Amino acid sequence: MRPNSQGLKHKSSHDTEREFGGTLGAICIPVFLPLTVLFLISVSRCPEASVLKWPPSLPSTDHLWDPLALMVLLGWISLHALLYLTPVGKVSEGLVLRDGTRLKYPINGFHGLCISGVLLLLLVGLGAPLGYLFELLVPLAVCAIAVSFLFSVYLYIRSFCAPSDALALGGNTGNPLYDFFIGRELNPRIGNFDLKYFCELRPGLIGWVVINLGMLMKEVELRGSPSLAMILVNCFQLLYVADALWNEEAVLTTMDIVHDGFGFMLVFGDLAWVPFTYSLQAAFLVVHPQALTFLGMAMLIFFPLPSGVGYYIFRKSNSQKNQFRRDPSHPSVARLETIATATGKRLLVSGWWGLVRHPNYLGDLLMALAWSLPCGFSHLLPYFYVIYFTILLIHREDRDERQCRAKYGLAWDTYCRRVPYRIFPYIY
Ligand SMILES: NC(=O)C1=CN([C@@H]2O[C@H](COP(=O)(O)OP(=O)(O)OC[C@H]3O[C@@H](n4cnc5c(N)ncnc54)[C@H](OP(=O)(O)O)[C@@H]3O)[C@@H](O)[C@H]2O)C=CC1
Ligand SMILES: CC(C)=CCC[C@@H](C)[C@H]1CC=C2C3=C(CC[C@@]21C)[C@@]1(C)CC[C@H](O)C(C)(C)[C@@H]1CC3
Repeated sequence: MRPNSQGLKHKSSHDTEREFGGTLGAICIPVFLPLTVLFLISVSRCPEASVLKWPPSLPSTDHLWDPLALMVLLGWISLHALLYLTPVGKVSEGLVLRDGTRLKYPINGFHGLCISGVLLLLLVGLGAPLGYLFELLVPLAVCAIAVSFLFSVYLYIRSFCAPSDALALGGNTGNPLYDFFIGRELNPRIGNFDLKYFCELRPGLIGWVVINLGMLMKEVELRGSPSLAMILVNCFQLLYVADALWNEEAVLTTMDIVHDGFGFMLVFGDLAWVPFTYSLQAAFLVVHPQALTFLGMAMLIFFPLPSGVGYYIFRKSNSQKNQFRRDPSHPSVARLETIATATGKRLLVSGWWGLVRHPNYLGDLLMALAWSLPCGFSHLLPYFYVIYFTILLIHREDRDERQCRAKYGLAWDTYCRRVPYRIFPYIY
């Protein structure tokens, strides 16, 4: 054990527990998840197919590759890299690193969203067939998967030139497969360009709303106007993405930025998984129009409720923790009850973080459920997101719990006794 600049003790990277099933997970996940993306897209566009069909349908090989898809993808990533470098908006500091320094990050993601929105509207105005994204979805996903693999190899190789303080604590086990998967370097940068922060919020997240819009345009091409279900799915998911970019600074205190290395899992998650699986509801609606039955209408009326409540809990709790970690004396958090930890940091035990130990996950899950409801109950596919997300967040909560127990020891146990439920009050 060696003390860091704040006097805290960290385990050396080589002793850290392996996550995601260790080496086996690191071999299976990069094979299985890209196939899952392609499988889900093909299910979403097959009118009769059932998710439970065996053998599963995968796109035929002649539909996998289209040079236009590669051009669109690289053009999109380059546009966002340029927008990232544009000197607009403020520059914010991340949390203190192990060497005592803080990195600087541009807070201009929302500008990026607005500018790409204007560019897209111009393109549509000029007659660009945005609905063609529906046909291009599979080759685009294939290119995003290929780019994720290549980029992760680059990140793995360059991590050997990084100083040891710049390595993530969990990603330096010496097992090449596992380290490639989990990520060795914490904040890989080219000059001031932070690769992890860039990928987390820009090309994939904004790409998701563009794909949604493409699906809406495809519906217009096919049926003359967009359906209510499609409009609702587009609006709420756009709100989620716009919110993430409006509150971009808050991402600097999330687990991914503070703790996790940048390896295949996050690269693939950011560039391929988010845009192509989070847009499945919109893709599904293109081929499975929802007739407005009585139940459907009741759902659509009910729809904004879990969505709005979920959004409120998600936003308020994330902002409260972010504000508290940045400035505990700020009037909005100064009066909340806290407990001290041996590290000098305090833990909130009242307010949102006194309700359950992860109120932000609770809000996010409520929103996820709400997004599926407009797609009806005829098919399991629109519910894929909420099922996957529940598993992801329960697993993530468990990882965070272990990290917090290692960081805060007895104080964390006290917190758990004061706030016994993890995500769902009185249930879990
Ligand atoms: N849409 C998607 O696909 C996904 C969305 N998300 C969302 O991202 C958001 C961020 O999630 P994530 O990064 O997982 O985790 P959190 O933002 O919840 O961060 C967890 C950290 O918060 C700090 N913390 C925990 N409890 C307390 C407390 N009582 N008082 C003060 N600080 C506390 C600890 O860090 P420390 O004490 O070191 O500051 C802990 O490690 C969530 O809203 C989640 O729903 C996440 C994953 C996927
Ligand atoms: C199955 C697989 C490959 C999982 C990788 C996990 C990633 C998909 C997610 C890990 C954390 C994420 C976050 C967001 C998107 C999904 C990933 C990358 C996020 C950017 C979504 C918008 C939110 O407002 C957020 C900024 C809080 C959030 C941060 C975490």
